[in-house]
Amino acid sequence: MAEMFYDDDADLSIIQGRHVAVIGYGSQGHAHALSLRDSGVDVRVGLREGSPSAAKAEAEGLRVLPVAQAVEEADLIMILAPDQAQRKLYAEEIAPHLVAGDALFFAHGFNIRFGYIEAPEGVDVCMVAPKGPGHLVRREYVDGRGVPAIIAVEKDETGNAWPLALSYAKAIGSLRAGGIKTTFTEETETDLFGEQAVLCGGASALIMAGFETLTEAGYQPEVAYFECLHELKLIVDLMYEGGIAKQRWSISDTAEFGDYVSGPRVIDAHVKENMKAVLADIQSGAFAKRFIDDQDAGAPEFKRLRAEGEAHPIEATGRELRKLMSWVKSDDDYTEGTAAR
Ligand SMILES: NC(=O)C1=CN([C@@H]2O[C@H](COP(=O)(O)OP(=O)(O)OC[C@H]3O[C@@H](n4cnc5c(N)ncnc54)[C@H](OP(=O)(O)O)[C@@H]3O)[C@@H](O)[C@H]2O)C=CC1
Ligand SMILES: CC[C@](O)(C(C)=O)C(=O)O
Ligand SMILES: [Mg+2]
Ligand SMILES: [Mg+2]
Repeated sequence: MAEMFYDDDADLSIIQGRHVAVIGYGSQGHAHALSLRDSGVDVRVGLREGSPSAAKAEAEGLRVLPVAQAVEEADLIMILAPDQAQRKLYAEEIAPHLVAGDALFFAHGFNIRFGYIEAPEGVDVCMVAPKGPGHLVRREYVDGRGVPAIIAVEKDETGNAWPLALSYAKAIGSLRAGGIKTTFTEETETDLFGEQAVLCGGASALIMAGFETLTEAGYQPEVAYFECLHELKLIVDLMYEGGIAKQRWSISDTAEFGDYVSGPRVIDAHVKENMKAVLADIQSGAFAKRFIDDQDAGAPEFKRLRAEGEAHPIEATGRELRKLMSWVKSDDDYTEGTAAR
């Protein structure tokens, strides 16, 4: 049984007594920095020279400093730059300014698990990994709710790392929903597997295959979009509220019978074999090496795949249909059609 933690299990005053540097002000960075600030924590944001994120952080009243200076001032450093940037950033701007008693925090264990970052003696290494996108982490906090997090301590040099990690998780609202004790290895491997096989890779591929099957058979792309993408959110909302069973309760008996007989025809034994191969590549470090090698070479594979994804016909169809649904809009700074910039 997982060890679970809620608001009453954490002491907010611990994090309120620390000086926090949030490095990066993107999806997770803005959510952590703003919610820590709103929870009464002393927080500054560390950004590189000329960072376009600086104006956004400053507009929220946050103090922005060069990364090295933010680390020097702080005694808890949360690294929320992209995983592929962390190794260099850590070596050049963070490590030289760490002192014994500091704590190094992550929202994902990638760089520790695959050995790209090694913390010095005397420095605690912790993780608070929200199980959701950063923009939702902030939105839920503001609405008085929270996104659950999984929490780990890799190195407890001070003897106080665990209550500190719990206190941090409480300050970003995660313990309103629940925190689970984990390890850097479990978080890294399950997070990569989830996003590749199910949440992002699996779901995107399933949607595109469904859309292609219908449009190639001559059905209208708009109908295929509603059927394979738009309605998926409504179906997943029911699963979120009451599991797969609630979804099956709400849909027609026809749909429920089709779920049982055709679901396993689509997601058959081969799919599970493929999932096992994906997991093996994660566990062996092969995926991490492919990602980092590509990034180090200027990300040619990543950029090509991103451009191909954005050019898929489902995106153009969806853009037009969403214009007619005024309530389907994002309240963050995402602009449609700019992902493959
Ligand atoms: N995205 C998510 O929802 C989730 C992310 N995580 C983890 O959180 C961490 C952060 O991810 P995410 O929020 O997606 O990151 P983002 O890609 O959103 O981070 C962008 C921010 O990092 C800064 N940045 C980019 N490159 C550098 C660099 N070389 N040096 C310094 N700053 C840089 C950017 O500043 P600039 O303006 O200068 O470009 C910007 O402020 C990762 O470990 C990720 O795995 C965990 C759970 C969910
Ligand atoms: C599902 C993708 C994620 O793991 C997340 C939002 O939790 C990420 O790395 O962004
Ligand atoms: Mg995740
Ligand atoms: Mg992830």
